[in-house]
Amino acid sequence: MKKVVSVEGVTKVFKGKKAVDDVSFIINSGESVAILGPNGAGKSTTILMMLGLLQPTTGNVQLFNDTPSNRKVREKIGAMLQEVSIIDALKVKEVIQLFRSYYPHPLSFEELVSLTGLKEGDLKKRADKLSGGQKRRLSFALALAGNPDLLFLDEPTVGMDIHSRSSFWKTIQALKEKGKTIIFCTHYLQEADDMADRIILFHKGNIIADGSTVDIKRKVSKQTVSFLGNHHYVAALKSQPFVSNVHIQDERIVVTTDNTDQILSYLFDKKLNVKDIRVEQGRLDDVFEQLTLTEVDVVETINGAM
Ligand SMILES: Nc1ncnc2c1ncn2[C@@H]1O[C@H](COP(=O)(O)OP(=O)(O)OP(=O)(O)O)[C@@H](O)[C@H]1O
Repeated sequence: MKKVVSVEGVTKVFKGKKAVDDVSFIINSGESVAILGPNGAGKSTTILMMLGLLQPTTGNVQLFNDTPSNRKVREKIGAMLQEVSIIDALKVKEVIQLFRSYYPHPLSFEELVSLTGLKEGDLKKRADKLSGGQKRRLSFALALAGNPDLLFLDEPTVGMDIHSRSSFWKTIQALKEKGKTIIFCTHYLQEADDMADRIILFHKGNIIADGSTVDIKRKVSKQTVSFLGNHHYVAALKSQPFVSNVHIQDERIVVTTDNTDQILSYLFDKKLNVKDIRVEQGRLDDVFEQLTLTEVDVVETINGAM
């Protein structure tokens, strides 16, 4: 695996306060990584440092084994950031052509338009006259202009309608299949669940979890098997060593476990008369909630609920 991003012991201090506190990680070629965390966790600051747009207070960032500001490195990366600052006086078509001219091997104009779903009418508009959603498309086109190997997306789908969001992720999926490395931040956990092979979870400037999406969900969240059946089965199920809890919800028997396969074997071996079996492997929302809720937050939540 080729190392594409290396973040080593990076800290960023703003006005005496640590926004990012001694974080380290490596991202390899072809990975698709979601950087998640609550507001103010340090995600955007980390992305800006990876891009070389912010300098770390201490620590070191390398892209393709070089400094992010190196021209050869910049030619291989594309970024779609939260702030869309586009050269307003130019028409959309002109901005795209200008950006293409910065790169040695740009994507064709037609390909960029088709990948990002910009319409003929949008191309003739001045960039500052675009709607929020159209601006995101243009920003996406500019990120892809140089046919990058490494793509940074900071909350890319904010302001997009459902249709645009789904076609945006289809394009990203296609880029991923071509072997591109994708790093993105999102507050839509479903997007991370659908698109990321790996999750890096930030909280208060620190990384509190880093692993494959599947592992993170498996480790932290509850897995259940639920089914319709005689409620007398509950007692026997509770006594099994691989069962951590059993309860009844909406007439269904819900078994919480570390190993859903064992529950299924048990049901079939014992030939229990059950129907409509559903297996839930845990949701990223639960993981996020469990990992990012600190003691202080818990107190606030309890107080807020009273
Ligand atoms: N330029 C800056 N000057 C001062 N403080 C900053 C600056 N940029 C970020 N911060 C602070 O650093 C912390 C981390 O901010 P950052 O934008 O990286 O968080 P985030 O995880 O991206 O949050 P969000 O999900 O809200 O975008 C916050 O406390 C923020 O107020």
